[in-house]
Amino acid sequence: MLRFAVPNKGSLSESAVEMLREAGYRTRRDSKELVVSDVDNDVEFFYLRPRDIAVYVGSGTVDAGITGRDLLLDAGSGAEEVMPLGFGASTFRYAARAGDVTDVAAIAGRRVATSYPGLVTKHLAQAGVQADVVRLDGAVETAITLGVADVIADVVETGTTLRAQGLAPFGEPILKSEAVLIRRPGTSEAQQFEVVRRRLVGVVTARHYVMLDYDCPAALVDAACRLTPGLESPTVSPMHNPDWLAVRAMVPRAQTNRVMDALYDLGARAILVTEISACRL
Ligand SMILES: Nc1ncnc2c1ncn2[C@@H]1O[C@H](COP(=O)(O)OP(=O)(O)OP(=O)(O)O)[C@@H](O)[C@H]1O
Ligand SMILES: O=P(O)(O)OC[C@H]1O[C@H](OP(=O)(O)OP(=O)(O)O)[C@H](O)[C@@H]1O
Ligand SMILES: [Mg+2]
Repeated sequence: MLRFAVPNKGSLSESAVEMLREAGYRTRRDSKELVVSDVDNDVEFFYLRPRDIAVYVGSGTVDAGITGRDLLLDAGSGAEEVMPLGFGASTFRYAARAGDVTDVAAIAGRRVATSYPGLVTKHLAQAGVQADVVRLDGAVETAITLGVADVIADVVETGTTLRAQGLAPFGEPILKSEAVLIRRPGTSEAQQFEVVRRRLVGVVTARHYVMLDYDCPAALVDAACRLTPGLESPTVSPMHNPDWLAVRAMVPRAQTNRVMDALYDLGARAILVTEISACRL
């Protein structure tokens, strides 16, 4: 059986579980369930702290899993990112009292509080900056108020937490993070892993695209197909009225309304959008 780690708590947990459910896997019924055997699919799911997942996968204790890119890099384990999963997006940034520290070089000689010491130590070394890294478990924004640090390095999603503490981010983001699928290179369960990967690609793609159907005057079908090229090629079917054709194509969700407007302007009618609930490409 493939051993697969799933975040049991925190920002990534609910979306990760939802994604696995959409991919057709058994998920836990309540939050106290820590191991779920999906015998039909030959996968055993371990619900673990997201911070620990990269460590388990890197050591080979479990074969693969879902965690944040920032947590993967912080762990510095042998696990590798296979693909981004399109949820749990955040940036990882330095911040300080507005105006106190305004670029990375100015961190030299100061104290930096973070829950991601691996990531920060590596980043400071790459920047050639010597500073004291203070490791905290959470609520690091308060470390400056409490006088434990001059600078923090933390996850920023909306920026609300920073603002509430009177802090401002500075420098380029250290990292853009999101939930990622990770694996141990050379895992012995390569075939089962490939099935999980393909299913997750299916879910990510299904979320990224919608299905567009429309009726098109036959004379305009080439122009319409240029607007909706689909993946391989759009499906064009005859209609009862020979002057019209029915066209069906996948369209990136973000472009749906723009494409519908352009099709309508061209002369297409009965333009319908439907959700794709699963796919294999
Ligand atoms: N608003 C957010 N706050 C914290 N982590 C976030 C946020 N949005 C996305 N993430 C990602 O979630 C992962 C951290 O999850 P983790 O469960 O360790 O912390 P958490 O979500 O802060 O939960 P908690 O602190 O309650 O345990 C990281 O990969 C981080 O980038
Ligand atoms: O930019 P924002 O939208 O404000 O989100 C980022 C904040 O959320 C997380 O904290 P969390 O609430 O998980 O507490 P923690 O620091 O104890 O982990 C994270 O550590 C930041 O503090
Ligand atoms: Mg947190």
